[in-house]
Amino acid sequence: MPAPTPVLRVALPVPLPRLFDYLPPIGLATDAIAVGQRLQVPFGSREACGIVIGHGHAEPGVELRQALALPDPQPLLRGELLASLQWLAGYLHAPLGEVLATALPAALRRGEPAADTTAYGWVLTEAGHTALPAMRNGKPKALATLLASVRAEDWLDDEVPGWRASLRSLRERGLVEREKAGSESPFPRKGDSDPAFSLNDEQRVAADAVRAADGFAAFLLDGVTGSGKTEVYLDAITDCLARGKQALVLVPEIGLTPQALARFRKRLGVPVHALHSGLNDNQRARVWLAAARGQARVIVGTRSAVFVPLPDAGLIVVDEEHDGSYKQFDGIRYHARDVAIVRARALGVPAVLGSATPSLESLHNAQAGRYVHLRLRHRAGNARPPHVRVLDVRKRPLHAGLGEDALLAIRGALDAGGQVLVFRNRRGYAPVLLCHDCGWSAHCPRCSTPDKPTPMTVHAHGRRLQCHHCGHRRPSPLACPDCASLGLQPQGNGTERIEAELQARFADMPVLRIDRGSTGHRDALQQHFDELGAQPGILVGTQMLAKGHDLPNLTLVVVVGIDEGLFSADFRSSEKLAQLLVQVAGRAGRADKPGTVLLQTHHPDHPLLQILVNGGYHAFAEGELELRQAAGFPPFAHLALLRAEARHADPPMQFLHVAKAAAKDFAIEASGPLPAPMPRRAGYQRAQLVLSAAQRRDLHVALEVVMPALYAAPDARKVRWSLDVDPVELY
Ligand SMILES: Nc1ncnc2c1ncn2[C@@H]1O[C@H](COP(=O)(O)OP(=O)(O)OP(=O)(O)O)[C@@H](O)[C@H]1O
Ligand SMILES: [Zn+2]
Repeated sequence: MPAPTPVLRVALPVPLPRLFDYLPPIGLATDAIAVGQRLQVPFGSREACGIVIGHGHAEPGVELRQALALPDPQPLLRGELLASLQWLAGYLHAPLGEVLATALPAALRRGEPAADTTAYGWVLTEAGHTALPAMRNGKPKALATLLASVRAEDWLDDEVPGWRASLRSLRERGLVEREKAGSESPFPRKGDSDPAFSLNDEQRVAADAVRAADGFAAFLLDGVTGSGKTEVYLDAITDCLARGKQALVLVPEIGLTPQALARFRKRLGVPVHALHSGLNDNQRARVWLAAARGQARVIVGTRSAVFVPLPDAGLIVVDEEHDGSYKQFDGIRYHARDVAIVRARALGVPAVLGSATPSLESLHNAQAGRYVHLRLRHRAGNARPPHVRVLDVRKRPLHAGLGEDALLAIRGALDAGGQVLVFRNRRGYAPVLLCHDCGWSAHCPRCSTPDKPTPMTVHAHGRRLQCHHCGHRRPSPLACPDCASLGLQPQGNGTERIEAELQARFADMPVLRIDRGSTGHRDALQQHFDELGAQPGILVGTQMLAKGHDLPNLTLVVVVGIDEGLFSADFRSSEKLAQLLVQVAGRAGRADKPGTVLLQTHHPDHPLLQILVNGGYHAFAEGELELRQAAGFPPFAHLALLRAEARHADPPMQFLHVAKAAAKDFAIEASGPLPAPMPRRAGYQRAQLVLSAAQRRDLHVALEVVMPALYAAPDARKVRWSLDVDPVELY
């Protein structure tokens, strides 16, 4: 019998829960190729880039294909990161190849070569030092002055606009030379540091606890808005750098503004590598690789940055750990906060989760002793907690949703030289377009909920309609399609309409609207803030405005139109609303001037508002945890949500029945299959099955059996389906 053929086991980014065997590329032996290396292979009629996971022997009778190329001399994924990703694939019951592809930056995932990431700097030559005193004033001289000591190119990119043009003339005269940074000694960012605050007592206790951690420990830094959590992170990062280690900081999508980055850069004195959706693929790949090579010492990034390699790891921070943007909502549905904890444990380093409104999961973990609970109960510096008042607007006249008390308060705050934030979590001009004569209203032709069709939101001052569920758009009709009346009226208020109302009433003041419609990307948000500066003015916006921002002159926050949120059905909706309200309230009075928060409502006695106003977030959270426990919801139960959709309603239901049948012998509960809370979206009929277990282990034991049954189900190809482990929302 001939000896079995050695093969490479490869994970490919395809939605199949298996590895694929390949022969090595021509001229290479299997054992010359290491686990974690990328491998370019033929797959069907196309090419794919996979990751080698192991070595094995060909199974008899299986036709083998030869790999095409080995893009890198070294493994790209290795050690802890590869092991954590393998664990994650198991936990999410997702194909390993897809998980690995999610972790890699797009350029590397596509098989592009791994770029050089050596950092360079510029410094004066001997001749430069000699020439400097006699140089004429101007940009080249200013640059030459800076280059008296070496400056990194990335520092110059950040701090000296147009430096490359000035450099050219210095270089032609032989006054400067380029220098390479060693991987262990990145160029210091001297001369631009901000002095640290001296930490207050609460901050000191928290910072010392983190510094004292020896190996893995998870900390919940539970500090009220404006308590100076960032200072505690900075202290921990400084300590981590002093020990020669790398630090990873995760921030919410909207939190990574140039302002926030500048704060880190100024304080840490080393290059801070940002990783977010505003970068192009090449930039993202370079940061990832610089981390892998130990050149990047501090990485600050959004969700997917949780997958950067950390060969010298020392610390992982998750800021605003409750934030919804940490959960990926399609493809590989990971939660970056949870992955951060898993990695910190595997790396043997401390993890710090910070928030003023911790998720109930994290609070529960702290109460159970799994996380060290660090509290900051007071605002830092001279700032006092904002004064919160509920405004009952029943039977009161409203102007674009604003009551007269609120308008008076806005006028008062502006007259006193302060800034005002008007918060309304609804984009567009109005949520509904209604015919005043016959009752017709505009709804989306592609979406619906059980009791009614989905209204389309009015945009562009009434000229356009848009569905916020599927994105469908069309011009507003000029007359009612049912009765031909011209009496079409926008009903209710979105941020656009509130902006228009405030512009009319406060014509002498800047009124800036901040929502996804007006502010597509992070720099635009910062530009809005810069435009306003410290002068009096009004910001109108959605939840984009709610968190993380530090506007010292903001003295009044008005919250309008929260009432629909009070009666939402999802088990997490109260938690999310409470977090949103506390975060948005926390924007007021963050510096020396006191802040006021007005909550306008038709339900002043609603228990959620009462407990938040009188007891604060922690009182709310305690009550909510009791409700969750009584109802058997997370964090007291563990859920997995199977979703399926198709053009017709039957195949998704049949498919989910297969799952339910496969799950029946296990210690888990299956609810459904049922039509999804929004049973039709973008023309697809949607159904879901919720699997729930009191013990996490039981859920996973069941999924081990359910998932193979689903891949094998005859209906699997007729539906689009997905599994969401630890779903954040049940729709
Ligand atoms: N020890 C300190 N002394 C004086 N001022 C401080 C101190 N620590 C922080 N501050 C200031 O207090 C303000 C709030 O700090 P920071 O933004 O870190 O708060 P936070 O806890 O992250 O708040 P939030 O959760 O609301 O975003 C900042 O302007 C910061 O400069
Ligand atoms: Zn729609």
